Amino acid sequence: MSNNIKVKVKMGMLINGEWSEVDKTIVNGQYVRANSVIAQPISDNMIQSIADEPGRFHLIASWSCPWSHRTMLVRALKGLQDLIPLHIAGGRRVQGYPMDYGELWEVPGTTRKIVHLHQLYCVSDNQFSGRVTVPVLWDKVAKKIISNDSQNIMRALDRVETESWNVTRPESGFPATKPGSFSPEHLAREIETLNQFIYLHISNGVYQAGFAQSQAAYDEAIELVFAGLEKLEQKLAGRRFLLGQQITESDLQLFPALVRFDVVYFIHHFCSLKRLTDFPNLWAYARDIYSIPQVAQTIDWRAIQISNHLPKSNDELPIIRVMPENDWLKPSGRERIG
Ligand SMILES: N[C@@H](CCC(=O)N[C@@H](CS)C(=O)NCC(=O)O)C(=O)O
Repeated sequence: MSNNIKVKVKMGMLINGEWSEVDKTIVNGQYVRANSVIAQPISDNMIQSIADEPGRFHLIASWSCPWSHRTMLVRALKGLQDLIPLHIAGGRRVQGYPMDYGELWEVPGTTRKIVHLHQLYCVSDNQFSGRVTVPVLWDKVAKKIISNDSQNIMRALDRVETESWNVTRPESGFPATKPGSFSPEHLAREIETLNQFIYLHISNGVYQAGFAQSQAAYDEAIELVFAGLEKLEQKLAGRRFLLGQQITESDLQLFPALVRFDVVYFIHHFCSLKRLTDFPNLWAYARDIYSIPQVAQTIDWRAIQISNHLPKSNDELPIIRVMPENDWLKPSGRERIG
């Protein structure tokens, strides 16, 4: 196939600090996710400062975004809400994500008021080139984006040491008693392998299906997604969480995709061979994680649903398609699994 670039979902990006409507995400019919640009691991000093200087670091995230959701989960489960304020990017996309639903939003640590997320990237670096994505960890003292990589942000938040661990249900498999407990040293290799599997088959796979511009690219993506779900379904037959009795980073990377599967990926990304509720183990596992009180606080169902229905102009009203309701509150019964 020639270099035939056809773009269905135009996203736009920054080039040398200027917003441009070019879209470089589709290559030969296939969606190619750009790597995070500000992706160096967050230093130990910085992690220490998160604990020592409440309110210095701000998390900018979107309710609809699964990558943001991962970081919101760690923030909530670790009880870091008072240390790291949360700001929501969301609303109708005009030049990418708006901040605060298109209202003027003051950049923490400055008097600058902005409308678009890309303006925050330019406050950080006025020559920034790359995709303008959420989540973002913002340092109001340095007036810089510390990271726009969800995995690095998750890891940094997991390692923050505070005295106020927010453990309300230790029996929930939620081991937040020590820094780094979502990726314990002895499981590091398995977590890395599993994270890559989840990314390839599920978290990124669903985007490859949804954004595919050719039958071949779509077929390949669907195969990846459902082979991945089947494998995870089997894995969860004999164990409560992906790596045993304790929730790890891998569970927190998978969960946001499961939350969105039936209401977003099944309908809008054409991942319609099966629903989440057709996988008994995965569905019960997702409800088990959902039953931890802090987890439900990280989900805004309406924002997740509406994000794919946002109209192009202010005068149109979105028409929201409905699905049979999934009963997320039904007890999972998985505490008994060893
Ligand atoms: N590598 C990033 C990916 C984040 C990402 O793709 N976020 C989406 C929202 S769900 C986004 O901001 N997309 C805008 C774009 O690509 O222009 C991460 O893991 O943090």
